[in-house]
Amino acid sequence: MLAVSNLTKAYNGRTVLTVPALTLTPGIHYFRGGNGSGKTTFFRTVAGLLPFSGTIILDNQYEISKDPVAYRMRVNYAEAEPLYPDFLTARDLAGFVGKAKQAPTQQVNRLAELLGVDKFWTQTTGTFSSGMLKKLSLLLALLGNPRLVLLDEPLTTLDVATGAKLFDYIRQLTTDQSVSFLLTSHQDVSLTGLSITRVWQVGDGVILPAT
Ligand SMILES: Nc1ncnc2c1ncn2[C@@H]1O[C@H](COP(=O)(O)OP(=O)(O)OP(=O)(O)O)[C@@H](O)[C@H]1O
Repeated sequence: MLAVSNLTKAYNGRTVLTVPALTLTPGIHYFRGGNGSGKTTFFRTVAGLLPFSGTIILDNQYEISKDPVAYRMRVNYAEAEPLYPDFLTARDLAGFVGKAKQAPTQQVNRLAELLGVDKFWTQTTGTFSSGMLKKLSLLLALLGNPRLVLLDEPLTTLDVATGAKLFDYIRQLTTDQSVSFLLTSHQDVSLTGLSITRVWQVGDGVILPAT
């Protein structure tokens, strides 16, 4: 599903992540590691948000640098700590991202209802609690027809009832539509009830299969 090779990511000349070769099979992959180990850097790089050196190919077809538009249409990402321009509403952002991701008709409304974002649909994000921001970011990451969705700390600040709905929906997407997911969490990932395809350990600037 995702093939990473010769990846090096540096900030201001300091290399924080080196991934010589990593192949992720379809399914749900859990990346764990301590603070500052490189999980968010890896996710943001795979999401196409950070410059890096190396190659990332989705589904043997879409190379992140050569086919950036086709790649990004298929890879969605929810930040660990989402931040949006504070004058925009949930409806503004969902409308904008839904259009960019060519979201099917009614998908935005269905997801807003599922995640409870409909309850603060026309409120500006500057007035949101951290859980409301999290719900909105998860909604945005599920729009369109992604092949791969990266969820950085989806459990943080999310209420238990919404978490259960989210993880049911993820289970449905993986089984019915073969969508793959990459997750990070400092919390017990078994709380999601998802069957994890593979666990990866991020540390010392490298990513290795967890033992
Ligand atoms: N914008 C940045 N500029 C410079 N260094 C950065 C930047 N972002 C992250 N780093 C560094 O990269 C390394 C990895 O950070 P990253 O945010 O990827 O870790 P993480 O595993 O997601 O941590 P956490 O679990 O605390 O969220 C850290 O040493 C951090 O200081």
